[in-house]
Amino acid sequence: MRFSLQQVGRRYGGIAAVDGLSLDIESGTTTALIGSSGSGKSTVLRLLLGLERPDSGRVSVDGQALDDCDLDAIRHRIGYVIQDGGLFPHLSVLDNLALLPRHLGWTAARIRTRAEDLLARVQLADDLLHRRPQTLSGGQRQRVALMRALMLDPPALLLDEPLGALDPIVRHELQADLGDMFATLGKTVLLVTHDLAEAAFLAPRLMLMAEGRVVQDGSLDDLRARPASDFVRRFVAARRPLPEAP
Ligand SMILES: Nc1ncnc2c1ncn2[C@@H]1O[C@H](COP(=O)(O)OP(=O)(O)OP(=O)(O)O)[C@@H](O)[C@H]1O
Repeated sequence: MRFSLQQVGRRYGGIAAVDGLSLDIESGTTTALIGSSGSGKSTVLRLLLGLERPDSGRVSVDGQALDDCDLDAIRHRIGYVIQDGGLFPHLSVLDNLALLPRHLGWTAARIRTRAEDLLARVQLADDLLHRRPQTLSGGQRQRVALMRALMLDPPALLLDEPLGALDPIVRHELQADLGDMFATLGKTVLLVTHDLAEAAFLAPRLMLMAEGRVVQDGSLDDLRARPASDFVRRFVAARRPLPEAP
């Protein structure tokens, strides 16, 4: 699945969340969208899903303008995960996973089989299917959110800070699992994260955003060795190493 923004603008009141932005994401690639808070990363994902409409410019998926597409059909081909998972608290894990497939006419047996396959994929135990999301740990919830995003086996994943709320050990484990998943599933992945190390671990291509624009698009090496501006240099340098052991 290919995504493209051409000269896209989206304002909220006086603020340009996305400002004349152009970018292309090729099929089967993994790209990380990084940048400071408020730089427009989440808005890019929401534009690609048709959850926001651009004020100007063109958003297209597989070469077709989103305005001319059946948005439901597009959304069924994109797995979307947000920071807190967005699971419905009053539904069991299985019912959360079943919502969309049931709507599309899948049988209960097919839903169950797919859910069980995905449990193994995200390394969760079977008994979890009957629990409510609030009885799960943050890491388990995000694994379930990933399962939900994968239920229809979509060709693309848009992940908006999916690990942002997790403690460092769980985050570290899930980074490794996501890395395996991206490498084996062959999907088009666009991952939003604040964390440069996470971005570089998971994606060969980094797009650094500031004030609604991409200020640099390249590998970690490009950003480190050939920063396009002082902002890029400062963004890359803004990590504190642990103090030396005494
Ligand atoms: N629905 C909205 N109403 C008003 N302003 C909005 C809305 N959505 C986004 N914005 C503004 O647009 C700008 C970009 O927001 P966006 O959420 O895309 O940034 P971000 O890079 O994803 O930030 P963060 O990393 O904090 O999630 C911000 O200034 C934000 O306040």
